Amino acid sequence: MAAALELADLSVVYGGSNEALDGVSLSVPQGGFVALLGTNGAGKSTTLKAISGLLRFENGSVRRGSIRYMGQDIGAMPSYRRARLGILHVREGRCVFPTMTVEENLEAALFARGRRGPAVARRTYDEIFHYFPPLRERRQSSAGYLSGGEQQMLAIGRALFAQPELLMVDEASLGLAPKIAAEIFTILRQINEERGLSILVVEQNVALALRRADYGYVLEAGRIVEEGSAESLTNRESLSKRYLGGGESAH
Ligand SMILES: Nc1ncnc2c1ncn2[C@@H]1O[C@H](COP(=O)(O)OP(=O)(O)OP(=O)(O)O)[C@@H](O)[C@H]1O
Repeated sequence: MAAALELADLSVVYGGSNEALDGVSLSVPQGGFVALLGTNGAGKSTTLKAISGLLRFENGSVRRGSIRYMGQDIGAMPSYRRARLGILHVREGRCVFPTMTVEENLEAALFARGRRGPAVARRTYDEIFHYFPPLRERRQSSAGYLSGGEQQMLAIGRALFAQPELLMVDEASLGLAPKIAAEIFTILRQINEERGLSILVVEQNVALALRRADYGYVLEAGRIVEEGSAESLTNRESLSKRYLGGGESAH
């Protein structure tokens, strides 16, 4: 399958010298579901910020390598233009507007694709509520009063409302009960299959992500150290020992 996104030899620094990524190469096929895995500080969020263009707001910059989306080099493009191309980034921490209602939060997403950008047919609320039924009952509630799981659903639903072509989700499971986190990953998979949407998730919960993704990359200290199909990674001994609770240390 052709690549929607391709990173080649990407190196990123913060503040001019603090290296966070060192030669990262990865690709997300069109309609693929890819997981970027690793522990705290490995560089996962930095990778997503480099792709969406948010790096420059944190004094980060690409030192080497390229970021191509649908064959086009987007590395120098401002973040709003990347969003207009359909690259939407759900940042870590359930970023919703707490004083706005669920519906108002969804509407806010339309700005991401730009009023003067390519004509984007609006998603209806019903399309979003189809994937996230709890939001339907809370549609007039302030987002600040939603549960953690509902806020994460709203953050993802809002990105979906803007008709993304590549959806990137940073740590969807963070701070959520295992059952809710699993539910969110099931929904992401459903969206991927039904909409043909390309998805790149960043996740510390390796087992959870590999249950739903097609392919995974493992990042350590800014470098990709393992990659493979979700099935092969799940069965790989090196990974099982470090991330999946297998191996001698788990006994
Ligand atoms: N805004 C920033 N300014 C300076 N250094 C940063 C900044 N953001 C991240 N870093 C550094 O870059 C490295 C990678 O961080 P990053 O947040 O990408 O890791 P991560 O894998 O997403 O971890 P986490 O799960 O904790 O978010 C770390 O050493 C971190 O301290």
